[in-house]
Amino acid sequence: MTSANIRARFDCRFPGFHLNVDLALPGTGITALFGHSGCGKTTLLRCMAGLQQATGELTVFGDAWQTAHTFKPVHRRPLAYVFQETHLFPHLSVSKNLTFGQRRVPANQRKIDFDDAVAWLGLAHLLDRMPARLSGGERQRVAIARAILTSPNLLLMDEPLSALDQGSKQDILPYLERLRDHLAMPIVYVSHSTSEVARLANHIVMMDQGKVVAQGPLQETLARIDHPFRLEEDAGIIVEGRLEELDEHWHLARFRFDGGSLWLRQDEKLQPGDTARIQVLAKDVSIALSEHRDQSIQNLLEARVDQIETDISPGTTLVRLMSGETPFLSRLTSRSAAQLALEPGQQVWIQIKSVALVE
Ligand SMILES: Nc1ncnc2c1ncn2[C@@H]1O[C@H](COP(=O)(O)OP(=O)(O)OP(=O)(O)O)[C@@H](O)[C@H]1O
Repeated sequence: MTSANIRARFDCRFPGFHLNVDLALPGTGITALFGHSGCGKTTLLRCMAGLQQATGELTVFGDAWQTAHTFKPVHRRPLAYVFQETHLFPHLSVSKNLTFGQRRVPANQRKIDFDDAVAWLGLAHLLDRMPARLSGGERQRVAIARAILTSPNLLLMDEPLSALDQGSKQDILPYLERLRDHLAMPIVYVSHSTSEVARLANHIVMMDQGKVVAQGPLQETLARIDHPFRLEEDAGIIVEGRLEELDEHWHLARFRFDGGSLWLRQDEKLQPGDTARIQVLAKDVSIALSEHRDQSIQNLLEARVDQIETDISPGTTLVRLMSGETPFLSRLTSRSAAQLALEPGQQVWIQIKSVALVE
């Protein structure tokens, strides 16, 4: 907790709603604020921006934006905010919209180069366009570039893709990944989309009814057995690794991670050597006491039972397993778990029905 570059504590009440959070966030990468509609994600982001008054404290890279006695107004906080709907100046070209953002910062304090922002967000061919002639996704890319050109210490994004159609969402994700990997500044990103979080986040803050129910590095936190989202259909873990080889005949690709390897359906966008994230849902992982090769599931891994939580909902048991250093979750009926007599420390085989590349 002490190594966090951003410390935030807020307490804020509306009729029927109480936000009460204590956060320790890293100074780089994307932190996802994740939770169902109404859990308080936007309110928390607005508290960080100084747009919502709350009691509490906020320190960003040692700079106190709010203490028990002081409150920096939003215009004195070095932050940028990207909303669901973009607010570009309609009478200015893309290029002029971008320089407008950049000019707010004296030249010697600019941390982001104009050409870098244009390249990261793929805007070179759009610089002379007027906003009215941009697609929704392009407009959002311009809004993001304009935001980072103000050289903020913190970038806040509130569901930046939610106003876009599915195709435009998919198109913009690689740009956000590029920002995540190139920008030194931390991004706090509100989302209720599991797939966006799986693809983009390094760190996650899970929220429920105004409270933080789990927070930490993405992979580690998703693999916890005790957070409330573990009951949902799309609960599962994320594994980072590398594509190792292709099996052209069967259209499969071998994905290597710390703990073993898995076969994935081949994807033309990825070549051997490329890094990738995969998602394995708890409902797609079953457990066997021995290595059964006489069945249809191709992906078998040796693993050790780590934790068991019986009856997370009636008749359902969740098991956390370690394959090397990589955790997996398996959701099974409590009857199966009892029949297998699982115990922490036991060596078993996990059978993975489906492995999805996160894209
Ligand atoms: N200014 C306000 N006055 C009164 N209640 C508010 C105000 N702003 C938010 N709320 C309430 O606070 C709760 C949290 O809202 P918030 O918008 O932060 O949730 P959220 O997690 O961002 O939701 P969504 O994903 O739907 O945007 C909701 O019950 C909302 O109705």
